[in-house]
Amino acid sequence: MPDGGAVFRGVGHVLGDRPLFEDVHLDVPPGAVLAVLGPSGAGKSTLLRMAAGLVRPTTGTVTAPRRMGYAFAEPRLLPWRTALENVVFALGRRARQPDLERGRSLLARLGLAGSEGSRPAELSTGMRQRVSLARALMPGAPLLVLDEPTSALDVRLRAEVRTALLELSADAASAVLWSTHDPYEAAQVADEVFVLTPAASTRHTSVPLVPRSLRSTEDVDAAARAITRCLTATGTPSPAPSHAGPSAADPLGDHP
Ligand SMILES: Nc1ncnc2c1ncn2[C@@H]1O[C@H](COP(=O)(O)OP(=O)(O)OP(=O)(O)O)[C@@H](O)[C@H]1O
Repeated sequence: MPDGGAVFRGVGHVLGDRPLFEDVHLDVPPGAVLAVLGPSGAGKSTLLRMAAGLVRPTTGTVTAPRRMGYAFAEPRLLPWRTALENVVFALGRRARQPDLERGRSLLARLGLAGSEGSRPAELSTGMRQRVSLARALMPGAPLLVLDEPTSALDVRLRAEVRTALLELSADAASAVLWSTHDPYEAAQVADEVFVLTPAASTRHTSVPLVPRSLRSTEDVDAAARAITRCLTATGTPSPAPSHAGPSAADPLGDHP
């Protein structure tokens, strides 16, 4: 395995006698963002957990670096520690002054300047989610796993946090696994999109994207529509359209 990145080879998972997904092949190299989408219960979190070794695949192999930052779908903060203490806790050692400064800077970057000394019970749900994201970013690890990282945020914060996550993970050249229910978010942040398709099928598909550095607003809209079609299809993948049409890629109704 190269230093960084995650590789899935022929990965499948069976729950009881029900296959959740099968034959998943993915490469997430250092610096790349893979967005994972699918309806509730399709197995997004399961797939992410496999990268951390928290779930063993029924078939196939997952190779990932040992050092990683992981933001679970629920924040899982230590209630007796402050926001800053929760963030630096990710280092697994006694925090030194530069660690505290980095922790403060990450919290500030995620809009939490001034909340460093607050305990989780004193924070809103969205604030707790951002503390958990700062904790995942703290080690600057080669792999960053983000399970629905903006689900508890309002529209403005979602946009800001997305940008911060992309910049901070790029600084560390992390490979990023990012699950979301939002096709528009995936179309914005991802280098590759992986869709676990609806329940009765174990199919999955990738959605082609224009390279992120060249992606226009119209490309984002078009990709989001293609992702939405994959999510609502009965299993047949749709290619990404090459041009923008009327915007229909806003299932949450919260994008401009
Ligand atoms: N610890 C577990 N034991 C048994 N089944 C589990 C466990 N965790 C998840 N599952 C089952 O695995 C399936 C996939 O769950 P998973 O959380 O991966 O889906 P998801 O796509 O992330 O869903 P959501 O969008 O609702 O978060 C579901 O049917 C769920 O009930």
